[in-house]
Amino acid sequence: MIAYLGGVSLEGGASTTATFLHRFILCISRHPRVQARAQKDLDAVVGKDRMPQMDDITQLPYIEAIIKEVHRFYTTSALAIPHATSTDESVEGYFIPTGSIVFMNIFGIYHSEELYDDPLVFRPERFLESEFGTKSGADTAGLRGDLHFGSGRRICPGSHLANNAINMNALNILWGFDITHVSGENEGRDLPITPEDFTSGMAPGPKPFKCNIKPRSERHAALIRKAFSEARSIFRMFEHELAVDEFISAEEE
Ligand code: HEM
Repeated sequence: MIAYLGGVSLEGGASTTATFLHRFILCISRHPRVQARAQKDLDAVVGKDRMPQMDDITQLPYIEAIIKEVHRFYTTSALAIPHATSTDESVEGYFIPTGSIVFMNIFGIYHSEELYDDPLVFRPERFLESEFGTKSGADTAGLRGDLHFGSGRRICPGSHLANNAINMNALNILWGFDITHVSGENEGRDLPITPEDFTSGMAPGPKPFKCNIKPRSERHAALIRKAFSEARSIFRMFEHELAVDEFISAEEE
């Protein structure tokens, strides 16, 4: 049972968080204006003498807005996991008998023109303008800020872990690196959104794309190397067969 629970958590947690970060990096690489605003906030709150910590996110509403917009724009699990009705139900005149398979169309809700202005435009600012990023006058009854984790009794049990991992990664990536689209063009206009642009599965990620990722300065790079070195013993437990040691020994020379 313990192995089963561990396996389910690993399965449910690894690809979802990883593909979210792929989508996050894709969005950032195509939106230099968004990246610049996030880094300006990070410089004011965190500065350049330390790396971000978990609590910093509470003082960085624009970065929270970016994360929410990536969840909305690139819904991780478009239809969640199929549910089934345990009783006869009636919704807006439709009879749904016991045992019907029901999908939650999260992508549909997150891209509804009734709820969002320009839903196919990536614009984190919408989440600073209203609680759910919705347009003025939208009927938000029943809407939640975390629909991307599903609904009801089978809602994602890993949402808190996922939020912590995503927040920490987003803070570190934006604090430490400049990410640019390789062509340097098409700002904000070419985020792929059709299914053909994505891998298949429950949590599709973007197909391989090119971008440049460079430390923002030698000062940032030095602090990242130091943090990496300090985490060495933890990495060792999990990644002893990977090339981490080569990186560290090169670092120590
Ligand atoms: C970006 C991160 C994640 C997203 C967007 C996400 C999203 C979802 C969604 C939409 C569902 C289906 C809920 C429903 O049908 O109502 C789900 C289920 C599930 N998730 Fe996540 N998830 C994420 C991360 C994680 C993590 C980190 C873990 C565990 C460590 C996890 C474990 C699970 C499990 C075990 C289920 C099945 C729950 C059940 O059927 O009772 N997820 N997730």
